[in-house]
Amino acid sequence: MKRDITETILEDWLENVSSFAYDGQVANYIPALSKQDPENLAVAIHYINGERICAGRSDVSFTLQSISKVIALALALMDNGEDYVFDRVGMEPTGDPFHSIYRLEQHRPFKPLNPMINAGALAVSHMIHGDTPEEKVGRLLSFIHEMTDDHSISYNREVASSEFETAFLNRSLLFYMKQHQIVTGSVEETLDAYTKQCSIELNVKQLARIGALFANEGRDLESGRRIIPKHLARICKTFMVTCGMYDASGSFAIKVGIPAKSGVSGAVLGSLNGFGGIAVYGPSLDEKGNSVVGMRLLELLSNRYDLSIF
Ligand SMILES: NC(=O)CC[C@H](N)C(=O)O
Repeated sequence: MKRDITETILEDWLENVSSFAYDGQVANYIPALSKQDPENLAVAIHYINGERICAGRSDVSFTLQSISKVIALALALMDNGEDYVFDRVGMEPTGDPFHSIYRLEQHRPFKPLNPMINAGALAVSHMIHGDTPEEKVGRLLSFIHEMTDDHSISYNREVASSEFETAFLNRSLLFYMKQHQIVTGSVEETLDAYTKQCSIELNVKQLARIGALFANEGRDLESGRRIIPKHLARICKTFMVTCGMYDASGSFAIKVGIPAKSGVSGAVLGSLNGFGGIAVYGPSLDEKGNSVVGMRLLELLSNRYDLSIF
């Protein structure tokens, strides 16, 4: 039974996979991320009935990085509607690394292939309503405050400016998309909003609650109040399955089968309908940019407790 996962089991299993803490490498292309401690391992499960269990360093905060792409997508869809968003960003997985520029040239009519690769996520970030980067990020933070019922969540300024100063590839993607009118206005401002969005900081407990809200079809866990329309929550979870783990999404679907999104900070967010949210953190990444410990732990949990949706 899925609910048989206890805190003691989580602790044991995290301990088991902790030997992989130094397999892989902590991201360093964003200089501030290289300061993360590979031994900061944590996991939390938030069930849709509101119960929560966690293990490891569950109070340690990390930045969302690419996990923010799912949350930003939900907000952009709520702001603009499906037609507007999907006229500008596609729905197909690429099989390429998340920062690849390669497919942008190939796809006709011109648009980034999906909202989980950087090109698509930059376009989505641009679509969030707000006249300034501060306003867009402020609205995204308010949305996260609503989802987590925690108003203390903010973004990490050091990580945001570290990425902003070094994001030459993301700037290139934006200029390319500006040429094709997918984005308009100031590239620097869109990048500013995007890097702040990626630097939103939380811990596994807060993140697991977001997963549980998606699993609860977009309704608040306690009050039942709708925060994300059901069909939009479903779209987000579908993208998690098809594109959430970058170009490892296919093997992850086969081995784990949990709709999930990872970020280069080493965090992974999972969301299972009728079950809840799972968040894992372990900064060492494999060659595709997914948390080594996170992948192992999710695979173990999924196989042992039959969590795959397939
Ligand atoms: N895969 C990721 O987590 C990438 C996010 C990161 N902020 C970037 O744009 O490069």
